[in-house]
Amino acid sequence: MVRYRVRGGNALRGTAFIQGAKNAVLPMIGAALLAAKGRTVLRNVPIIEDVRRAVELAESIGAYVELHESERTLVIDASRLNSPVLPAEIARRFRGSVLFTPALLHRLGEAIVEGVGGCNLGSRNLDFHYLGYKRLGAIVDEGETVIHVKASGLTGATLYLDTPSHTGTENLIMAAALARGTTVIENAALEPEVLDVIDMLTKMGARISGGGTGFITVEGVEELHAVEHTVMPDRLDAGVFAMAAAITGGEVSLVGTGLDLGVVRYKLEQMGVEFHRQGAVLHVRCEGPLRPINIITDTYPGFATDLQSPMMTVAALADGTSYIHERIFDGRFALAGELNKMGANVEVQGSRAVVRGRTPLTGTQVTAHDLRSGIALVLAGLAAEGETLIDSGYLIDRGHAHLAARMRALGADITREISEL
Ligand SMILES: CC(=O)N[C@H]1[C@@H](OP(=O)(O)OP(=O)(O)OC[C@H]2O[C@@H](n3ccc(=O)[nH]c3=O)[C@H](O)[C@@H]2O)O[C@H](CO)[C@@H](O)[C@@H]1O
Ligand SMILES: C=C(OP(=O)(O)O)C(=O)O
Repeated sequence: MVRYRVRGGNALRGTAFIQGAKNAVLPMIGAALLAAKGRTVLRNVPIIEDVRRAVELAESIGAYVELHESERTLVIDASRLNSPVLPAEIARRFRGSVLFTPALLHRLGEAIVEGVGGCNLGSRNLDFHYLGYKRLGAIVDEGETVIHVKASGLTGATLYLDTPSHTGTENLIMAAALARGTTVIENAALEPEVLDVIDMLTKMGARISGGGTGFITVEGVEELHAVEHTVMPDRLDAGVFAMAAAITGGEVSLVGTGLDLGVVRYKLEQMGVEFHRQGAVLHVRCEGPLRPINIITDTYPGFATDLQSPMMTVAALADGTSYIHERIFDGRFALAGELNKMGANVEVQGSRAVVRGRTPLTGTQVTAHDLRSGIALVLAGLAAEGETLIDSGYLIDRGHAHLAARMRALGADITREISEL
């Protein structure tokens, strides 16, 4: 069992190195499996547990994979895929497993999905994925636990997503990339990670237009080839380090962000956090007290739901009442109870939370219920008095690489411990 131990009170100062994006690298591993020949190289790979699971899953279906950890590089050779089964014991441990289906359909004519994991956030449907495959000509047999998708060649069609699903858009683009003819995906996701995946697929030979507009057109091609691609920075990791600087009254330079933090930056600025970009480096600091905030989560370019929990911790440390409206997932407030154990005053009413700050936080034993509630508790621990123990730390490791080491380099008192169950 992985546990994080945090002793609060230190202001974070120094340079934080931002990892590559989890939500870009996972679909890219899925995309690499579409190439029937050659070796794909992915650079700036975050060394997180979800990537380790993706490597195991790729190997289980016959891919040859090298994970060079210190070089943050993956080499993937998918020329010998030999099994359509995404086995439950690996696939149920992370959400990204769903992104292997298009490659199996194209390469082996079927995919047997024994389960899909990911954070427990309430309902996480996959109907857009399966309806889309059906529209492209696949047969989808949805059993109680196992889903069997079969296709002897897909054909382009017009697809519509009720809401712009992130992995749904990526999966349907990958399915369409090697289909016969033209596919149009309406109400497609606009997230930067989706655009990075489109960039990689385009290098591989795919013909995709309209990325970032909500209407994507894919002209199917005969084959895709192996390429080298550098994974974009993780804007969620960057957001967390910016918040860590803010709540400890510190000053941190973010290296490797490459992109603007968008609405997260504006919201933190409204709270009193200062940002200053110097070329490729983004400086973050906060001296005065934090002001309260209202946030409404939304698909890009709205406020990312994955930063809603970390922001709840920041709100608990602000002087006044903050309001949070979660619009993407129907069960993403598991943090509230844990934060209240530390002295926060968070009241949840359906999809809304009211955070009454500032209440002093005191370290205690708490549990990560999902990746982002886990990292939000790490933030709370950094600002709390005394020692905070965060159980189920594996969930944090799913999405943040070398977290304790990167925070210790900034002066945080944090250790990652492994104990017997
Ligand atoms: C690996 C990965 O990239 N994970 C991200 C991805 O998850 P993921 O791609 O699973 O999230 P989606 O965008 O698909 O889901 C958003 C909402 O749409 C609903 N929905 C989705 C698909 C579908 O077929 N039917 C349906 O109803 C879901 O129940 C959910 O309420 O986007 C989420 C929303 O930004 C992020 O929190 C996750 O970090
Ligand atoms: C919800 C998340 O991830 P996943 O979709 O991989 O469960 C997340 O990264 O916060």
